[in-house]
Amino acid sequence: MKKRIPFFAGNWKMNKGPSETERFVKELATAIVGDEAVFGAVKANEIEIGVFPPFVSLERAKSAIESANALISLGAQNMHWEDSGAFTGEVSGTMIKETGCQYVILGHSERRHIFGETDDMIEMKMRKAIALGIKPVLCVGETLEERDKGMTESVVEGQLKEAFKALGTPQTFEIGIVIAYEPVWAIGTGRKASDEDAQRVCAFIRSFLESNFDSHVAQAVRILYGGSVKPDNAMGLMSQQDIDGALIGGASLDVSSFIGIIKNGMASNA
Ligand SMILES: O=C(CO)COP(=O)(O)O
Repeated sequence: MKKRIPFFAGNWKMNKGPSETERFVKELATAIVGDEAVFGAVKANEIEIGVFPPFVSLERAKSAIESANALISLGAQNMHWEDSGAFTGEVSGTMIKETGCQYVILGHSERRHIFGETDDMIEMKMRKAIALGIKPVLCVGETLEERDKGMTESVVEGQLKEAFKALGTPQTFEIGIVIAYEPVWAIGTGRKASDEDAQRVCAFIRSFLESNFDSHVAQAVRILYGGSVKPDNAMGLMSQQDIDGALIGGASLDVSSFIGIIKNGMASNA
C-alpha cells in the first residue's frame, strides 16, 4: 500500500483564457463535489486534484475554486527565478504566489525543447520556488532518440542532478517537491509509456532520491507519470508501486475525461 497522497494534475498548456477557465473550474468543482467518492477522498486528504492554467487565467481560477469550495490545488506552468526586473514577457515566482499558486511546473520538456530552457535555468527556478514556498513539479524525461540509444536512465539522472545540485539537504524536500516523469515521445502523441517502463523509471527516480538524499525523502516524494494519460490507461499506471499520480495534458482539458482519470486512478492506486 502506498502512503503517498495521489496527485492528479492538469497541465492546460496554452489553453483556456480567463472566461473559459472560470466555466471549466465551476464545472469541475460541480463534478468533484457531486461525486461522493471523489469529494470524500479529497476532503479526507486521500487524493489531491490540481489545475495549472495559463498565467492570465490564474486569478480567475483561484476565485472560482474558492467560491466553489472544491478543494482544487492551483499551480502555474512556469516562472522566472528573479522577483522583478527587465525581463520582458516573464512572470516571477512572487507574482504567481500572489495569485494563489501553491505549485509551479518547472522544466517541462516543451520549455526545454521549444523555448531553450537549460538545466541551469531550471535549477535557478527550483531554488527560487522553494525559497518562496511554492512547490515545484519538476519534469524530467528522455527524447525518443535517447530512449532508442538506451539512455533513458542516464538522461533522467542528469536532469535530476542538475535540478537538485544546490539543494543539498533532505530538509529541502519538506516543502513537498513533486517530480514528474514525462518521456518526451509520449507527450501529446497518444503513445503512453508501458506501465512497466513508466514504473521502472519512476523507481529509478526514487532510488536516485534515496542515494542522493535519504530514504525518508525517497519514500515521501510523489512521483507522477505524464504523457498521453487517458481514463482507460490510468488504472494500469496507478497500480504501479512508484507512480503516485499523473500530470495530464490533453485529457485534463475536458471535465469528464479528467474526472475519469481521477476515478479510475483512485480505484487502482496500489
Ligand atoms: O505534457 C504533458 C503534461 O505535462 C502530457 O501531455 P498529454 O497528456 O497531452 O500527452
